Amino acid sequence: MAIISTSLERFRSYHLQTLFFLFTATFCGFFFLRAIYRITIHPLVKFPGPKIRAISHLPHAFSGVAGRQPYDVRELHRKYGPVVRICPNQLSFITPSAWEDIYGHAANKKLHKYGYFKVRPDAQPMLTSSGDDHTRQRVAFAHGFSQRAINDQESTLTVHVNRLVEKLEHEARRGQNVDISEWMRFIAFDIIGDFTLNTQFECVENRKYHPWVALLMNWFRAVSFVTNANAFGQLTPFIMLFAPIKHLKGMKDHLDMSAQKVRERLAVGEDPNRKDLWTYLLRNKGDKALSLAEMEVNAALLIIAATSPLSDVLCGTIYFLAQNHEIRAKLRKELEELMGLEGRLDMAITARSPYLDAVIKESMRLYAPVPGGARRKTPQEGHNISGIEVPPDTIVTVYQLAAYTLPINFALHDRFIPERWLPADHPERPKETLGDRQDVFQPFGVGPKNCIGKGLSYAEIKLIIARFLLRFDFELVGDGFEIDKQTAYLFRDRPPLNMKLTVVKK
Ligand code: HEM
Repeated sequence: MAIISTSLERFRSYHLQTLFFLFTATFCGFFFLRAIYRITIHPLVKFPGPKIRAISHLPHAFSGVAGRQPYDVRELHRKYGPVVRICPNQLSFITPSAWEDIYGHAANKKLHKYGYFKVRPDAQPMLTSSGDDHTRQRVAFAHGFSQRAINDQESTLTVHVNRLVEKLEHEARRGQNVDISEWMRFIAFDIIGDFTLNTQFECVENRKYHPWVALLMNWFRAVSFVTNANAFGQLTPFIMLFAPIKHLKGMKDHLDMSAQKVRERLAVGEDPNRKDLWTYLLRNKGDKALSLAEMEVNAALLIIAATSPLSDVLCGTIYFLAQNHEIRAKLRKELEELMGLEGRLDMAITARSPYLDAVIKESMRLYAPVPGGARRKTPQEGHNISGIEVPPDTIVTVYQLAAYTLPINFALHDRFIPERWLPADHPERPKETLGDRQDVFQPFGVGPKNCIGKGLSYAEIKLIIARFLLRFDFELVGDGFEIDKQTAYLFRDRPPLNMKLTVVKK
């Protein structure tokens, strides 16, 4: 009996070993053959890039988790040129024409957004919707972002900017160092909270994040984790075990609180005292109107889409101005001259300053607020991008950080030279920069799904920077803000930007 049982045991263990061996061999064989396929006959073999990236998604995914993706993609472009295979099925382009070919009006009918996830089961916001739904929402919101609507916002914006200047004056007089990174986040949330949700976060007033804002900032980080986890393919479920679930759940709270605020705003109807985003949105009737769920989800998503890039540009611009005293003096002079004529500093004045425009563009070039790229997927018939036939089902992207900071597109690429944005015949335009490929610079995207907040952003950034510059002298304290060492996930993860402020005598 004992002999039979031992033989059975041996047989079972032998069988298990064989099964294990077969399983491992099949598994390894599959990956081996797939790797061979991906570097020999895969439709993307003709595109340059490292073999390891053609074989596996892992290098790109790890780079994403480490917050280094845009920088790593830049190094790939530096080595392999303007088109690189960065993943087995993904290409990155940094050619000017790629913008129109991937995101432009004609391309929009064929290439679909890739990698966005559904925020709410019953309604999608503009940012993640496509087709007719996207067009209807975009049209409905268009008036709320028009120049007229931006002008209507000026008095509200001025109240926020006045408060910022007043609070910073107070900090300056106390002789304390100021973390500009934090203050620019405060003002961005205050302004956008007021604009999209009629809510006073009062971060500037209270010199700290409103709990709602703190929740959102944790969510930004959590959602970057999910985006990167998705890139691990079959390993995604395992990676998701480490997801910061608590912070991901914050989205539900954000959606609920935003929905509540929208309902409160809608109950007021057309506010006779103030024209805001909702004043315009509510004028859409019948087929053109948005459902309640769409309004709620858009309000929630607008805050997310707007605050981070806005505060990055403010922060980046102040950082470069702090490093470049001559440029700062020149900009101040131009603003004072414009102000002198009118005796005031408002959005109309700041819109007329070419040098302010140039300084902000150059800051966005070197410190791109959206350092990665929006992904699109090519259609079944394939698609021509920058004169190259790209096969079907390929993920294509323009990585902004790479496109703006390599010599292939910009001369003296790592230097802060606002004059490169002045007209070609301007006497101060450096001649080395005449060959710059300026049309690759599209921080707000291109085509029917570009940033609806572009005009509003420029107006706000210009006013805030001009007011800050005319009121303060500022010096960097320490070198903790080194741009290339910063991590970048969905948006940038900025460290503190400590400065010493001095109030300029009026
Ligand atoms: C410097 C500030 C900003 C930058 C650099 C920026 C950048 C961008 C980019 C690149 C896109 C395109 C994304 C894609 O193609 O998938 C986008 C879309 C969008 N942005 Fe902005 N953005 C900024 C500020 C704002 C502001 C202030 C708002 C609103 C208050 C806003 C609202 C939106 C919305 C709603 C979309 C989606 C548009 C659509 O799908 O039709 N953004 N933004």
